[in-house]
Amino acid sequence: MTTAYALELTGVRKVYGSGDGAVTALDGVSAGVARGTFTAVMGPSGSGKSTFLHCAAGLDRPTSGRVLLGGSEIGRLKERELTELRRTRIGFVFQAYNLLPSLNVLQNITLPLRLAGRKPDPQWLREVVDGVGIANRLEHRPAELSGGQQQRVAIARALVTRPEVVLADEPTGALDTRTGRQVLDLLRAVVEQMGQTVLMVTHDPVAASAAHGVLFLADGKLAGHLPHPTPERVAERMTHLGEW
Ligand SMILES: Nc1ncnc2c1ncn2[C@@H]1O[C@H](COP(=O)(O)OP(=O)(O)OP(=O)(O)O)[C@@H](O)[C@H]1O
Repeated sequence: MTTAYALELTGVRKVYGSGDGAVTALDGVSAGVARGTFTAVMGPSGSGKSTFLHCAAGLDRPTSGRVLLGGSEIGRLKERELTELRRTRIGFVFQAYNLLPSLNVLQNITLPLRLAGRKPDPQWLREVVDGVGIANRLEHRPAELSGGQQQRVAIARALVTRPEVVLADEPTGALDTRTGRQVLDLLRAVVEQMGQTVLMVTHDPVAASAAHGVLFLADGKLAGHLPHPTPERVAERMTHLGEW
């Protein structure tokens, strides 16, 4: 089934614990991430950003509500099917890169395919490797690369399966401003030139402004959407939402 949304959350509630200790991390969130867009998620600490990402990735099961990935509901999948879905239909980019130190760059990039028992499509692999600008480092180990280069490798790894969506959790959090900017430009290019879909959680208004639009969360609820964000407008919205 095709849909305009790569990812769609409908009425997603997530309650951790029970009784007096229950915490409502997400309180009926409905949001769609259109295919071929770059979306940032922002909100004060504890507003539910990580929970949103985890529910989107099938790492957390919503207490109620639905999560659709490429039009299929993931809430009903068995654990094994979810693992397979995470391997092949979702790309992950983390703050700490999470590359395997004993594998070289090419092996790191193609690892999700090997885990899924699939062979790389040589043309796509070439496009991904060239796109992230790491073609001359394929034989190197992660420890021989700069932080920015390691994050480029992680982005290539996230793209190698041609996922439905790339989920990025503070992808520039460990990088200096200039390198962070380059990684954000790359994520934008991944969307605009390679036709991929990226959803990024960030605390940084500058990072958020690299996206096409920003979803704001506050107290587990959707608190607005800002198209064509600028750092100033994002920061202003965040100030209205309370403490960062
Ligand atoms: N496993 C858990 N068990 C209990 N409560 C949890 C759990 N995970 C998150 N929470 C609570 O749910 C709420 C939302 O947390 P979440 O981590 O999604 O927020 P966040 O916006 O990502 O915060 P931050 O910006 O500080 O990382 C918080 O009150 C948090 O304490």
